[in-house]
Amino acid sequence: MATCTQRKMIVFPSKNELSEAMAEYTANLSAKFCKEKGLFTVVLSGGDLIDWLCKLVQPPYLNSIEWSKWHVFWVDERVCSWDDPDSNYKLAMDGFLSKVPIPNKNIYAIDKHYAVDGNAEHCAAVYQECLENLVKESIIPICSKTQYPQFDLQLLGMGPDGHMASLFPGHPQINVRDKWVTHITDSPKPPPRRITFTLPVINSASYNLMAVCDKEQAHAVAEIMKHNNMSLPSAHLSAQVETVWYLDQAAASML
Ligand SMILES: O=C(O)[C@H](O)[C@@H](O)[C@H](O)[C@H](O)COP(=O)(O)O
Repeated sequence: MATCTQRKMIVFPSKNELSEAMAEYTANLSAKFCKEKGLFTVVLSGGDLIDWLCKLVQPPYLNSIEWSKWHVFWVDERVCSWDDPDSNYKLAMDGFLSKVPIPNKNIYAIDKHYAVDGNAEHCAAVYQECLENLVKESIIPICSKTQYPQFDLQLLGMGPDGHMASLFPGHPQINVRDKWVTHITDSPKPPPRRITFTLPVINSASYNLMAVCDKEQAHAVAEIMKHNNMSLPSAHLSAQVETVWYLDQAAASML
């Protein structure tokens, strides 16, 4: 897929500064979209990212963000119960969402019952149906350029193998274009069963922020930034308005 926007990269001295900047970036976009459209659609991933969102639940953001206008989604989710330690929903709830007044009805988790059944394909179809309904309700627009749903901001992380969401190198999900949400049953990162947005949906977002810390990711960061190694799924990340990579020193150490 062609890169729609230039990739911007900022290296921060530490995770703390990266966290600060991520909170400011998110808060600014929240203010912009709440003013323009009366709501803000935010897509979360799992992993360490949730820890780095800690600044958002502190002053000045805690009381200045219009939380009631947020609509929250997951770019990928593990197919397990909501209270399973593997659940990205649980991770975000415990570390972030339970601390801010976002209406429960605006938090779009994987279907509770189907997730327990463990049928990843069905969970993906049901999550896509949820998105389709929100398109009908005009909560999520369709991107006029790509014809896929267009979220305002996605906050993403990357694994040491260069995966983003649950799009893993050497796995076919990266090529899926006829769905908005697909599934995987043999994820190399446990747990094996997951659902994930497809690449065209990820790249239809207005803003994509990829946050990467630690030296385990340094090699993949260098492969993408220096060698444009397109076998790594994260190398395909783009956005309709802006794609930013926030790195700490360790993640940038091989650049
Ligand atoms: O469900 C997941 O596993 C995540 O959504 C995943 O895509 C994550 O963002 C990266 O693997 C980075 O994870 P870490 O921040 O834990 O390295």
